[in-house]
Amino acid sequence: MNTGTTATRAAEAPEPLEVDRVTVRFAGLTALDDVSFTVAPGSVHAVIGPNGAGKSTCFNVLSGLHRPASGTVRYGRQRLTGLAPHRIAALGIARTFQNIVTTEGTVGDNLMLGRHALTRAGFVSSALHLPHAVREQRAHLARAREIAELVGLERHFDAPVAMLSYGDRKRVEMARALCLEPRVLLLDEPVAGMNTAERAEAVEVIRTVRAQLPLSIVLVEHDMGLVMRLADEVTVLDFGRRIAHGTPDEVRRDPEVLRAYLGTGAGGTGPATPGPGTPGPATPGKEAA
Ligand SMILES: Nc1ncnc2c1ncn2[C@@H]1O[C@H](COP(=O)(O)OP(=O)(O)OP(=O)(O)O)[C@@H](O)[C@H]1O
Repeated sequence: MNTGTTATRAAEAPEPLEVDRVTVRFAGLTALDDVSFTVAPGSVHAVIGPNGAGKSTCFNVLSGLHRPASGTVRYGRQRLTGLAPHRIAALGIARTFQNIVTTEGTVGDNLMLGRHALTRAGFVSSALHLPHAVREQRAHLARAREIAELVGLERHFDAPVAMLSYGDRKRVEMARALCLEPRVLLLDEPVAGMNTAERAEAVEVIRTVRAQLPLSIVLVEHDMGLVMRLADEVTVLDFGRRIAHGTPDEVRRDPEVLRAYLGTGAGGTGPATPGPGTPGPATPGKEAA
């Protein structure tokens, strides 16, 4: 990698991402209530919970879309709370979105958009094709191709995104986020809407990314099979509160978690099913096919 910012970040190991006593309120509703957890460097950390538990709100706090009423989020020593989303992204925290799937341009165009924040040459030098701008552009293109290869999109690099399958378009989303050279990758329901084969491939892609790149991954996902197979640690939310935390094995046996998902036992107030459009097992004790 030849670009300054990229080269600098490539040398950095991920740091802990610390969510400390975060509360988010919408009018009268407390969407997140004093929630804390830490994403260990290099780990895969899943945030799960029934519908309305606060998972998306949590992601929106991490990426700067929501400002909490109280509590802080830190990446290493850097406080993220209160920073605009583009500042948080520039610090190496990149996210994908659950429902936004790119349809414009080629795969390469989209990946180069992901490189934009790392581009140092200004608009004028790029437009005038000045030598340093051309060199930088070439380096970005080469890196975008490497990332396409990492996620299995290399043969589609010059293809219009609109021609790709849904599963491949979701890969483009992930690859675009990876083009930022993130130290933390936030994946919002990475397999939502995918068929079984696409989901199995997505699991492999996430494993490859984790093995090959120096980053931590935080994912929100309803597919419990995926969570159980990929996550090192799981934080479980219900009605905005953290009800459990631990390894996949620990949380799948936790009575509070079973109660929240199945609505059984004391209280029995938790929603029983995962979100709409999210095929796959609902309960944390079951694996996806
Ligand atoms: N912008 C908003 N304004 C008002 N209420 C909101 C807003 N965003 C979320 N909420 C509410 O906050 C609570 C938590 O929502 P959130 O979307 O974070 O849950 P979730 O766990 O992601 O749910 P799902 O699995 O259904 O996506 C819900 O009661 C939701 O209706």
